[in-house]
Amino acid sequence: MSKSITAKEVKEHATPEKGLYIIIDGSVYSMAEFADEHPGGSKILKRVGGKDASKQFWKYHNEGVLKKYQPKLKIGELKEEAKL
Ligand code: HEM
Repeated sequence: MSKSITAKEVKEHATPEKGLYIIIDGSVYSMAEFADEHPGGSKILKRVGGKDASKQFWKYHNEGVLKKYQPKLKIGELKEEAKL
């Protein structure tokens, strides 16, 4: 089973030093290792560190990109939390 990660944890890992976590469609990715290799640049990834970047991701990539990199970059699933 995939690790369950809270939105708070994602926020706490917003910088490359802390793992540069981002959310895409409910999955959490650690972009720290990949940021310098990212064809779109590291700057744009740092801007979405700690956040849900689904909208930005789908603007520039297709499903194939996600499938290819998922095994390397995905670290878990965003934990569903009750919205009070
Ligand atoms: C799991 C996360 C991501 C992976 C694996 C990834 C991977 C890639 C790859 C492989 C490319 C080269 C083009 C292609 O093959 O389609 C690319 C381009 C690009 N990416 Fe990402 N990316 C990720 C997240 C993001 C996010 C969150 C943003 C925006 C905030 C972003 C912005 C861009 C941009 C602007 C380009 C250049 C597009 C162009 O020149 O046409 N990427 N990315």
